[in-house]
Amino acid sequence: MWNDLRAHYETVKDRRFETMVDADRAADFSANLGDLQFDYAKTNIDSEGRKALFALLDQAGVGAKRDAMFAGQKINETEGRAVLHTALRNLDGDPVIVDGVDVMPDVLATLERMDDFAAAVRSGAFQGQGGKITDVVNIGIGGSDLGPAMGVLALAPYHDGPRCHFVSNVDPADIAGVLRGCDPETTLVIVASKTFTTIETMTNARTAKAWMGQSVADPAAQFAALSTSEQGTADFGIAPDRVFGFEDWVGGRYSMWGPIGLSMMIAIGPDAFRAFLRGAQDMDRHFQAAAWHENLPALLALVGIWHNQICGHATRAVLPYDNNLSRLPAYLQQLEMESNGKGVSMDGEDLAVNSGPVVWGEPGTNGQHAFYQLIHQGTRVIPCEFLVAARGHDDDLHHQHQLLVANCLAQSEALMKGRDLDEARGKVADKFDGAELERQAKHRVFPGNRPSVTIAYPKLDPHMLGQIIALYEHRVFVEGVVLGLNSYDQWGVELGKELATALQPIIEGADASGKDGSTSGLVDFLRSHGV
Ligand SMILES: O=P(O)(O)OC[C@H]1O[C@](O)(CO)[C@@H](O)[C@@H]1O
Repeated sequence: MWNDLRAHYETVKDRRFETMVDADRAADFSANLGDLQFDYAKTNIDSEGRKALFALLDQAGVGAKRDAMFAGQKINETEGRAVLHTALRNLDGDPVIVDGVDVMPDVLATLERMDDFAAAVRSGAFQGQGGKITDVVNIGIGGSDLGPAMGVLALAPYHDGPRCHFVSNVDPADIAGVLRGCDPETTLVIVASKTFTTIETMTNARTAKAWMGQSVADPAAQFAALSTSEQGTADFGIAPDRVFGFEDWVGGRYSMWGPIGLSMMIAIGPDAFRAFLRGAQDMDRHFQAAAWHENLPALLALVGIWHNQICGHATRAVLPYDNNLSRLPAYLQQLEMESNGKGVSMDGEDLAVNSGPVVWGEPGTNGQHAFYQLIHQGTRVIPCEFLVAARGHDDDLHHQHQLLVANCLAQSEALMKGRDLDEARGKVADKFDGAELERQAKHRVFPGNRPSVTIAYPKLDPHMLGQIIALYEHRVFVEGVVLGLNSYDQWGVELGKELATALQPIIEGADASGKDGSTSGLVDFLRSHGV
């Protein structure tokens, strides 16, 4: 199957796909869920290639594995866990059974507790020791940070609760900078950690508690916790009524829909948060029911597989022409690279194909004035993923939004069409001639034939954000199943954690002689400068 696809790629790779992009192809190579539109016409995937890609889905058993995931089966085989972030947005409460027990009553009860607490913080019914909460500081890292941080920024136009800050890095500069701007008497600290053992988070949480303890009589009273660890949160001194628990079947990078989303709920309010969940639930249903040629997560995954595993393009740029999505690339880096950045199959064999791609990006139009040079004229092809809204949130500045949209569409057009040597000559023929004209023209050639996809929607509201994030989650699932790996463990983060623990005493002064020459040399250098 992979070989068939590679062979097919050889037959299409030099074809100028701009010649294929007529209205029929645009209609055929696009799909939608309501008013969320996905266009993949500007790629060199043709009908035959697409058919072969659909065959990959069937060969890998994506449909059956999808159903197993939604049904609560333990598809995270290396950790023996179900994968049920979808239960967190199953607002209608249809039963989801894990180990013979319906998890939905607990999920919905926790959501209601979150609603009540968020409403109390927003209204002032829950107070700090100096009065109404003005600032919320979420302390967490990875999935306990990136989701809510991305979401709060994405929904900034809907933010009508207290200010929200996110502290993740163990670098003291992070927490010191945030706490400097907060009043301990009116700040709520949320410690977000699935395990409640993550060293960065626990270190920052202790720092925050000490900071608060200098000003208020009962610092723990202004702390809440989001965790699977009842013991850990109790040991930290946080009262059970401010602990919001979840189960081990919620992966860290898939957790913003439940308690880990509390800061977001406090920012935008329970109703808007539920609209966000509803958007995700709509995407879940679409993913479960739509045929492959209409199924947005499947299509997005297959286009990615085509570009990475078949064409060999190792990275993908995510380019939101929506400034409020400026943390989306960072969020997707964890979602996609921690999920599908693996070299071993579910069965413990070496992976037969490349793992998932490097994901990176920045919002447009900023990126245009930074790295797009390489995207247009560099020697490597970088498939691009544009996101664009028809409307922004500032109607009086709509003409400015139109300029943003024009830039977005111009970029995908430029990547596809490029500019040949003749046209490039025409651009400078009035300034140069002879050999200099040839030289100057060559610099102005754009190879074109560079693929991109576009995700377009009316406006980035909570419901739409929910749809988009769930779309990306399911894309990861499909890609993981097709590649034959486990998207839901993350053993690759462990070694560095172990070595950091072992190095800490050395940094604090213990003997470094057992370390390799480079590491002990760096320890010596840093010691000589006061580490
Ligand atoms: O929520 P926790 O348990 O503090 O973990 C934080 C992050 O650390 C990781 O385990 C990786 O180090 C992520 O998967 C997770 O999102």
